[in-house]
Amino acid sequence: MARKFFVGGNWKMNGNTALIKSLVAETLNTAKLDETVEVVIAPPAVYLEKTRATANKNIGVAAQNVYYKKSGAYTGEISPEILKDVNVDWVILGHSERREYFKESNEFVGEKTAFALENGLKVIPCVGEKLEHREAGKTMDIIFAQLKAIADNVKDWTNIVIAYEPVWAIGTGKVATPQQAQEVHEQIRKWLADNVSAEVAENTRIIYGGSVNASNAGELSKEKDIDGFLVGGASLKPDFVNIINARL
Ligand SMILES: O=C(CO)COP(=O)(O)O
Repeated sequence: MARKFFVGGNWKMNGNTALIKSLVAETLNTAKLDETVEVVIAPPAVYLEKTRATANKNIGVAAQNVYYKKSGAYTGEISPEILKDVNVDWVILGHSERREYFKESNEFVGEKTAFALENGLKVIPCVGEKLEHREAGKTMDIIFAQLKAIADNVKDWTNIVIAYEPVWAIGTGKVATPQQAQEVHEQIRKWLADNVSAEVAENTRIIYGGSVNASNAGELSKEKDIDGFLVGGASLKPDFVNIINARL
């Protein structure tokens, strides 16, 4: 089975109603988008409903986080059920910014991933090393520990898209070279084959994130284990269309 190329736009804590109009209604909805690409955009939580109502049906919408309880006294949190109630069917989990600023552990990310999947969401769990890990030769140890916490909790991998985001490449303009990214993606796929199953390794999309833009997306997309991108800064601009269409 060929893996469908995936391009996600993570707006992080950016955007407003004006951006939903200019970027979603006037740009993404009207542009000719590569039909072989699955496109998902992730605005801040309060804009999910409006984004979902605005975007064409072929564009998916993702939350940037979700909690692992069905409902209850968890002030400030959002459940999978609430997301589904507003027709949001994707969620990004374990982004490095959440791991860093909100102290999310590997285990917490693994448990939230499993709960979100079991409650009907599709999940983009993020993994990735910091510069100090890479320089110490620990890149894959860090990533395998992050993957293991996911694999320990998840039973069905059908609705997972793994995002590899080296922390040193996020928002820095320092993109991983296609070879650096490919090398990690290949090892993630091998880890899945060895620790989950050959089928999951073959079918799971592994996308790259970290300073992706319209100029570097084409080269990165040629690598055999790079199945798409998770784009931050450049997903807030009309150039996002050119990233989606980078393989045309
Ligand atoms: O963190 C990212 C996407 O989740 C990447 O961000 P940038 O594309 O801004 O580097």
